Amino acid sequence: MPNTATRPRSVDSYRATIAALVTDLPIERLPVADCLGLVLAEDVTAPIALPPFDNSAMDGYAVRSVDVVGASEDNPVELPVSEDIPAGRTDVVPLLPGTAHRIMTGAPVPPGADTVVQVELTDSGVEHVRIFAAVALGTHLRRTGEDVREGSTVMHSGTVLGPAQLGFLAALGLSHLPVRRRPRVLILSTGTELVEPGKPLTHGQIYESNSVHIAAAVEEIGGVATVLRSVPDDVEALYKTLEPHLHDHDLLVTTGGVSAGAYEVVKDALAGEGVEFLKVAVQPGGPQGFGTYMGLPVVTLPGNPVSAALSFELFVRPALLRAMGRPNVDRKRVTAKSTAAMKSPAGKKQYRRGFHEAGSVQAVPVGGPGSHLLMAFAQSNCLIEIPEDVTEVAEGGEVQLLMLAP
Ligand SMILES: Nc1nc2c(c(=O)[nH]1)N[C@H]1C(S)=C(S)[C@@H](COP(=O)(O)OP(=O)(O)OC[C@H]3O[C@@H](n4cnc5c(N)ncnc54)[C@H](O)[C@@H]3O)O[C@H]1N2
Ligand code: MOO
Repeated sequence: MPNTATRPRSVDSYRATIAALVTDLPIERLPVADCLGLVLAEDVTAPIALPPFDNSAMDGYAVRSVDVVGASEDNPVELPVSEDIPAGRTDVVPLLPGTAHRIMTGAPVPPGADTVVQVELTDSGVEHVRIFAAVALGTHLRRTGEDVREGSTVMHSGTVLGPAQLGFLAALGLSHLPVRRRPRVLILSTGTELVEPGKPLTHGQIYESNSVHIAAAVEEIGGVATVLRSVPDDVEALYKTLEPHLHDHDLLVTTGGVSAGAYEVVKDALAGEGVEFLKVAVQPGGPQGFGTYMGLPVVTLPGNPVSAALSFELFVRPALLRAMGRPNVDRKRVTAKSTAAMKSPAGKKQYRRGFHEAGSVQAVPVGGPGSHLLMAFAQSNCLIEIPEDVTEVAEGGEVQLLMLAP
C-alpha cells in the first residue's frame, strides 16, 4: 500500500515552527572586539563626553584670536611660544595673553586659548612664531561634548553592532558590551557516499560539501559552527558522533538521511527520539525534520546540496538571527521580470537560483530547478520565488526575488 502522506506544511508555517524551536540566546557581557555582528541587549549611556576635552583639530599654535587680528603675509604677528603641547600631555598649562603654545592634533587646548592657527599659516617657529593670517575665533577647536554629551543615551538596545558602532563604543571607553551571545551550531552531514575534500574519490562516492556551506552560512551571520566528521548511514555511528557535543551547543543541523529510502540514517536515529519528520510545500527542500534530541534543538535538512542550503536559508537562518535579537531577519525583496520562462510544481513554493544586477529590472534564472546544480547556485546572487499557485512564469513575467548578496 502506498504511503498516505499528510498534507505538506507551508513555507511560512514551517519557518515559524523553526523560529520557535531556537530560543533567545542569553545576554552576556563580551569584549567589544568579540561583538561584531551581535545585537546590543541594553541601551548605552555615555560614561564620558566626546570629545572628553577641548582639543586641537590641527597641528599648529593655540592662541587668543584677538592676538592675531590683522595678521597677514605682509604684516605677520609674532608671538613668543611658551609651551609645547603634544597629544597626550595631561597637565594643564594656561595660555597667557600675547603668547602662543605650539599644539598638535588631538592635544588639549590650554585655558585662555580660543583658536588654533594651523602650522601652514606660520613660520613653524619654536621659540617665537610668526603668524601670517588672521584666524577667526574658534577655528580648529574641537569642543568638549560636541559629538556626545556625558550621560546621554547614545545607542539603543537592538542595535546591530558593526564596525562603526564598535569603534564608537570603544571611544567611549567601554571594554565590554551586553549582547546576546553567538549561537553555537553543531553540524553533522550523513551519507556513506561522502568523502572529505582532498581525499581520493572512488566511483559511487562524492565529496562532502553540505557542512562547508552550512558552516559558512552560520558564520556569515555571526554564529559559531562546529562541524563534525560526516557519518555513514549507520544509526549507532550517528549517536556516537553526536554524544560528546550535545550539551554545549544551541542547535544541531544535520543534512541527508531524511527522505523515503532504505538507509535514512537521520530519520532512523531521531524519529521517536523527539524529532518529527514531515514534508514542506517547497521545492527544493521538501523533506524536513525538526525537534529536540536529548535537550538539543535539531533541524534535519535534506541531503541534496541545494536543498540543504535553501532550507538553511529559508528556515534556519531567520531562526538564528531572531534568537540573536536581530530586528530584521528577512532578506531584501526585489520585484523583477524574468528573462526566461519557468515551470513550477503546483502546490509548492519553488525557489530558482537567479542573478539580478542592482538597478536592473531583470532577473536571469541561473540553471534549472534541480537540487544538485551547485555551480548554478554558486553563480547566482538571488532566489527567484515562485508561489504555490503559479505553475508557469512567462518570459518577461514578474517575479519576486530574495537577494542573497548585493
Ligand atoms: N522516493 C523518494 N525519494 C526521494 C524523495 C521522496 O520524496 N521520495 N525526496 C527527494 C528529495 S526532494 C530530496 S531533497 C532527497 C532528500 O534525501 P535525503 O535527505 O535522504 O538525502 P540523501 O539521500 O542522503 O542525499 C540526497 C543527495 O544529496 C547528496 N548529499 C547528501 N549529503 C551530502 C553532503 N553532505 N554533501 C554533498 N552531497 C550530499 C547525496 O549524495 C544524494 O545525492 O531525497 C529525494 N529522494
Ligand atoms: O526537495 Mo528536494 O530538496 O526537491 O531536492
